[in-house]
Amino acid sequence: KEKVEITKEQQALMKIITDAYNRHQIPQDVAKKLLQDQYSAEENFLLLTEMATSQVQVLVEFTKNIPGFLSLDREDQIALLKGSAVEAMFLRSAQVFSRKMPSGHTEVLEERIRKSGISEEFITPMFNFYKSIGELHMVQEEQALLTTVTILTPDRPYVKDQQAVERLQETMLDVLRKLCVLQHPQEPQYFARLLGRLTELRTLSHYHTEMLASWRMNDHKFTPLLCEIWDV
Ligand SMILES: O=C(c1ccccc1)c1ccc(-c2nc3ccccc3n2[C@H](C(=O)NC2CCCCC2)C2CCCCC2)cc1
Repeated sequence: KEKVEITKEQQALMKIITDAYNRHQIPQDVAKKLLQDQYSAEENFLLLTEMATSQVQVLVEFTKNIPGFLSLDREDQIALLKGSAVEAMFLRSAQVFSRKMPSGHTEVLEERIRKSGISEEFITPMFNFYKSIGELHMVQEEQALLTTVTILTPDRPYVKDQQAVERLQETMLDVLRKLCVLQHPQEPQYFARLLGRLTELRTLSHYHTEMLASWRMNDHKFTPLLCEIWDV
């Protein structure tokens, strides 16, 4: 049985990324807000655009802490952020949804999201994704590295130097693979399952423009940043 060992450098890399991931969190907790009150579709949409706008801002700050990211071509950095923002938002939403909450709270949260204004056809795939992320019981290092791997996807539109991004992503994948083996010794397929979620995430994010357009209300207003990122 091969001995898996995380090197000193990989340990340091993981600490930088995890600390940055935890530091760059949205200040206001959307789950708490949703558990407090029931909102109209309009209010929910406004809440979503506020949360998503600040999440994009913290995502930009987070990527500055990914070793090597700032050495990439400037335009490629933008292409990677633009290409991963919706996926990062769904990944963060899944982590918020899967957080341990007092009994009954998750059910209330699920109900509020189901009734938030998002159209029926997207509810099932979205919750299937949230639940499949929850079942993984990721530790925070795995969550931070999974988001980093998502950001460092070489085949995003308009990325020029894909090899440079691939090299960075491989560095992160190697640490994540070892971490999975060490954290889940009884589940040799855990790393493969984790990467399988990224495929599900890409599929879910593929519908993001339809999901936004189909919110049960007219006149969807977006912030300038979201117009940039969400292509709306
Ligand atoms: O349809 C959606 C969409 C949005 C953008 C692009 C494409 C699709 C779309 C996208 C996320 C969620 C979504 N799933 C959630 C799971 C748990 C908790 C909240 C969640 N949310 C929304 C939310 O605020 N997400 C935050 C979470 C932190 C990071 C930034 C985003 C609220 C918004 C108020 C109403 C109820 C759901 C619900 C729906």
